[in-house]
Amino acid sequence: MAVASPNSLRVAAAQMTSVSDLAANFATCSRLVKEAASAGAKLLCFPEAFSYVGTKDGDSVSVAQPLDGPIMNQYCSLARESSIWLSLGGFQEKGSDPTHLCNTHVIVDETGKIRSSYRKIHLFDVDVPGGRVYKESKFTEPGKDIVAVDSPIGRLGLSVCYDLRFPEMYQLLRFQHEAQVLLVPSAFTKVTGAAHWEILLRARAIETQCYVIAAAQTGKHGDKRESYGDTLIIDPWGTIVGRLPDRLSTGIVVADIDLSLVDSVREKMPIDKQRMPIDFWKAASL
Ligand SMILES: O=C(O)CNC(=O)[C@H](CS)NC(=O)CCC(=O)C(=O)O
Repeated sequence: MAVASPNSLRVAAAQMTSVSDLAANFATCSRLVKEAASAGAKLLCFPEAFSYVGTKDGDSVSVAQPLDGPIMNQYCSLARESSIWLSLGGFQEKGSDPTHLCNTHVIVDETGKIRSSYRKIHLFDVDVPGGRVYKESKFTEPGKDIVAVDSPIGRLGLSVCYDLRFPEMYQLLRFQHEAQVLLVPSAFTKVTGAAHWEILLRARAIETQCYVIAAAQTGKHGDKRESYGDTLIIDPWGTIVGRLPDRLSTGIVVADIDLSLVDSVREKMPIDKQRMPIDFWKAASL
């Protein structure tokens, strides 16, 4: 078993190709949890839609369950059995009416208890150039709250996939909610991922001076959908410290997080003190 050095906190991020079969995806996740635990990771992050990817738009509404339902309970047991924290990004949570779900990022601790959950705020209603048209809002209700939560690897700022394109949310996670590690579980499209994925993630890490952990779906989910992959772990200076390239399908990548690097980057480049208050910009734009 690998042993992490004394100051560092070992984390893992998973890459997988989820399909429209809850049991098959659970078996994959279960294997990856065991791998991460034996590598000494304290937290394993899964990608958006880890437990289910439908074959057509809106399919996932039919598998939506509340957070205290049997599917999430199973994943909580995995955390408890391997004594590891889990980031379960993009769970199909039952919505407030039968035609909608919430795309919910759930944080489970090593005893299997749900510590926090965040509902995706920015929905992917996009006509992908050279790709297809997505309309996530047709079957998803957006969240309203920004969420950060303490964990053994620092204060986690929660988000999901398309949120990545809206930097003001990450500014709030860093400067109002004091996040140290940003989690961005994703299922990026092949086209947009190739153009934007790495550069957006590194930009978020640099401008917030946070670690970023971005677990990704990869490969073909049936014959309609294909995800970009390239799971990344990035440090607060913007350096990539862990990567699972797109050509590698299912697996985990492990990295050691050092929170003193967060402190030293922030101390040497004190953007928290140098940035202008929102009132300055309101006046400046008159
Ligand atoms: O619905 C599911 O099964 C899982 N969810 C997704 O695939 C979501 C909503 S359709 N995808 C994205 O947000 C892609 C973002 C993206 O690719 C970009 O910002 O470029």
